[in-house]
Amino acid sequence: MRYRSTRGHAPLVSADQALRAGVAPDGGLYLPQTLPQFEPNAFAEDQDLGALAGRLLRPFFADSALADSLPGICASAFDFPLPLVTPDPAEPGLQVLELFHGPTGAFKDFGARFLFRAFDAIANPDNPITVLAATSGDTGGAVGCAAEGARHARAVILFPKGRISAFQERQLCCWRDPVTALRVNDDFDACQRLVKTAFADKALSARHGLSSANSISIGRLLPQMAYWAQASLEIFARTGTRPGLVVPTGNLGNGFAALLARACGLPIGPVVLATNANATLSDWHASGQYTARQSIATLANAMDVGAPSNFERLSGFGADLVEDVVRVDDAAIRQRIVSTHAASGYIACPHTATALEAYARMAPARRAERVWIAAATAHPCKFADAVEPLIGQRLTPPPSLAEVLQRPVRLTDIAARLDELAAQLEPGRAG
Ligand SMILES: N[C@@H](CCOP(=O)(O)O)C(=O)O
Repeated sequence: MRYRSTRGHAPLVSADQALRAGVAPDGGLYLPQTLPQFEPNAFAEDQDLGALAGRLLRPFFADSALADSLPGICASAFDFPLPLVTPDPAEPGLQVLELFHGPTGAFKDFGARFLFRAFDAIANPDNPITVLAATSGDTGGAVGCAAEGARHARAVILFPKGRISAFQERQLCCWRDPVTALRVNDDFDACQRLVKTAFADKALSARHGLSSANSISIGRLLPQMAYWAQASLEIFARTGTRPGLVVPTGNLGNGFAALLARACGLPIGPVVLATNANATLSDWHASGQYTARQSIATLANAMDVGAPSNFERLSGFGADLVEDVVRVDDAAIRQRIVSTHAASGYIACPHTATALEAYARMAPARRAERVWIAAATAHPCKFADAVEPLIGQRLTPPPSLAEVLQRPVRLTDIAARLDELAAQLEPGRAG
């Protein structure tokens, strides 16, 4: 399999080169040159998500150094539960795919765990990788956790000061070597721009072997197709109809992974994106005009993105593939957390609540056409400060989240400037 840049001014590369580089040399994002096609029954023998992921990803890594180790990487990366639950028995057509049972309580665990196992397999001590990850809350925790103890890749995590929950900040800053947390005195988009500026600096990039663990890396998106595949196959087998998906959306990686899985033949119906008050995608869908803008802070902070990276992939791939974009402001997020809990006892994080609200706003006839799967992208305990007062109940964190609070915190403050980031990458500073 070869990978091409969305901008078309970079050579085709192998999977390993695409993973190592993170972004293409022309500043574009990598996409597979062709897409394999699967029949739903191709996965009939797969017993679990790891086995399904190994089969799904095989063609994407056919000529890669990972080819032989792929099944093992998938089995160990995806060794946690992936429940598809019915939050309200009175509404069986709504299923929630809980993507937050990994070690850091967010869907980012799937991609981050895959990617760091892959980095350790394709890098070596003479050619190590420095992974830069910009985070608005959840990616950084997953990357730090996946990178802790990595042999040939270190992680440098950039997060926006004052824009994430107290728990998220602890979770970003609690990992041991080779992980470094940098608190940037700006918003998420500034962190993301800074990372992209670092990639564009050829000398800096070559000196440190820079790569990405954000969804700009195709190595983050490909493994994320696996859970969409598993859930849609389950509903298709049960109902004979392709389920619709409702995907909470910030940088558009999760939504794009769903579209990619559908383009590979997985039985996925319409894809609806749910955003918070950040209106870049909803305005684009309504008007056809894409205008990136400054992000605004919301309760669903991991989705506080004003310039979604994967729009670049989506626009070339077929923007009309998105059925709808539903914008949900903080008041509606709060209400949805309250009403969901009151109706069924189900506890949603603010991001998950955007998807539940988008589903609730669909016309009844459209809801009734098929089963809809809403993604639950983060554990509500990560947002206990917001959720507990709304439901009038204390949340009990699972052990892996509780453990974060016992760990020492390490972080460095920087301004959103390349020279400050570059200084942190020097030996003896980061990792
Ligand atoms: N939602 C993110 C922002 C970065 O998104 P990514 O999917 O491109 O890593 C976060 O939680 O940090």
